[in-house]
Amino acid sequence: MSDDTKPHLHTEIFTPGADEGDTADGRFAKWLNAEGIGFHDGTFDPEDIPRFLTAYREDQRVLWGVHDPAQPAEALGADHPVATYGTMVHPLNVGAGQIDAHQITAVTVRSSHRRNGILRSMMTRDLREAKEQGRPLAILTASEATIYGRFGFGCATFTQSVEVDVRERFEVVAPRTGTTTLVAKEHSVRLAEQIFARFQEATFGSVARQYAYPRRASGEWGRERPIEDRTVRMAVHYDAAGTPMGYVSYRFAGWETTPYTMKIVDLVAATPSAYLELWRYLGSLDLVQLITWDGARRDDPLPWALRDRRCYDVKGTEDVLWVRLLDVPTALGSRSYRGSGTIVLEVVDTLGLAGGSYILTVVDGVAQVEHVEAAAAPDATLTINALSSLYLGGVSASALAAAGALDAVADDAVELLDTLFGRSEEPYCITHF
Ligand SMILES: CC(=O)SCCNC(=O)CCNC(=O)[C@H](O)C(C)(C)COP(=O)(O)OP(=O)(O)OC[C@H]1O[C@@H](n2cnc3c(N)ncnc32)[C@H](O)[C@@H]1OP(=O)(O)O
Repeated sequence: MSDDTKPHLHTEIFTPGADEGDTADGRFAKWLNAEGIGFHDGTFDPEDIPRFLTAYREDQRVLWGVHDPAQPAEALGADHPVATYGTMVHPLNVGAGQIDAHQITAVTVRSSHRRNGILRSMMTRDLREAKEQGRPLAILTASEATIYGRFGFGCATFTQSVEVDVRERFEVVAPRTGTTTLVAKEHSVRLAEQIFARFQEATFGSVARQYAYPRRASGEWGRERPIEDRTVRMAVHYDAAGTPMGYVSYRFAGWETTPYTMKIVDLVAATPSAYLELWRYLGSLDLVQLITWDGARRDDPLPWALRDRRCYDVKGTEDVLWVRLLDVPTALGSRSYRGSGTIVLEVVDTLGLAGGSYILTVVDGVAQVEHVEAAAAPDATLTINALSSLYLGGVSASALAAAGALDAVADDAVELLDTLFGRSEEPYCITHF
């Protein structure tokens, strides 16, 4: 901005570098506090700004602030953004490899300025520029499910909130492997980084994590502030060869909470056996009756490994990644598939970024994609949102067709899409941003 409809607003876009100021009245602190207004956070402690700045630099975030100089004298000054927007790039595991995903985060518009098209203006510009820069897709995690469909995003991965009763009846019956033990604080960040890297390599749908994650997992940073949280402990699982393959960090809910509850802060397992061993460990914590976690797979193997599967209670399902394909041939061509087949897709994109007809040819799981000017007879027609939801296999083509979000012209189109895009495991992302 500025544009014709909002000529008095201007947008500043900056990447905090080595010379960015870290004082409470500096540009970065004002941007951070403007974002905090949107998410109802308190004003950040000036002491914390340098650590947040380090994190944002390491993440190589690009920060947008929209400024309005025409404000009443008593309002926050024009150097405090009325809207924020942030981007960064991290790899997304799509099976055949990792592709650079354009991440969108920190989207806020102050109440005094909402519903004037500020978000629309930032997002349409950003998506267009991301496409021009060659990003195959954009991703975000959404505060509300009603905002981003209009920009071509589709909900793509999910997690479950679970409560596990770990009293006497809890027992993991799978054979025991390796060892699991508490680790000393000084090793936790490095171990969390190492283990997550193994998990990222092995997990379809996962996005690499930003700087703050291993610090929060280790307790070096707290939930709210980048200062030590002494209530967090971390246990690591080492496989039979002594390689760290999983960690769980956790915090006790306090003696006033009954049943006595341990909350999982973060659990990352690079292999199924590391996952079960971490649960065996959690089940061995004395004086604890319940474990709570909001990051379980929807297709969690844990209940199948328990003597009493009714120890495991699903409390809810949350959407995590929303995907928006920007370059259909590159995005589809980078993913691995099941089986073989050819299908012509007609993709409708109201933003004009990725629409058109595409021929997807898969041979033994490897795809080639061709953008064709006009396909005489598409096998299926769908919006860019529906294709973006289908992309990671978190929803089936059958479900989309039944919901009216995919129009199959050819008889076997839905079955073929189910075969090609389907996966034996759900996509799984435990990175929020
Ligand atoms: C990736 C992330 O960061 S998720 C976090 C999103 N941010 C938040 O939830 C913080 C609180 N909310 C806000 O700051 C603002 O309300 C925002 C950012 C969600 C919307 O900003 P605005 O500038 O008001 O949006 P804008 O005026 O550009 O609206 C564009 C369209 O989205 C619609 N829209 C905007 N917000 C919402 C919403 N919360 N729910 C449903 N529709 C919405 C508008 O009605 C408009 O629709 P139209 O295209 O049919 O006309």
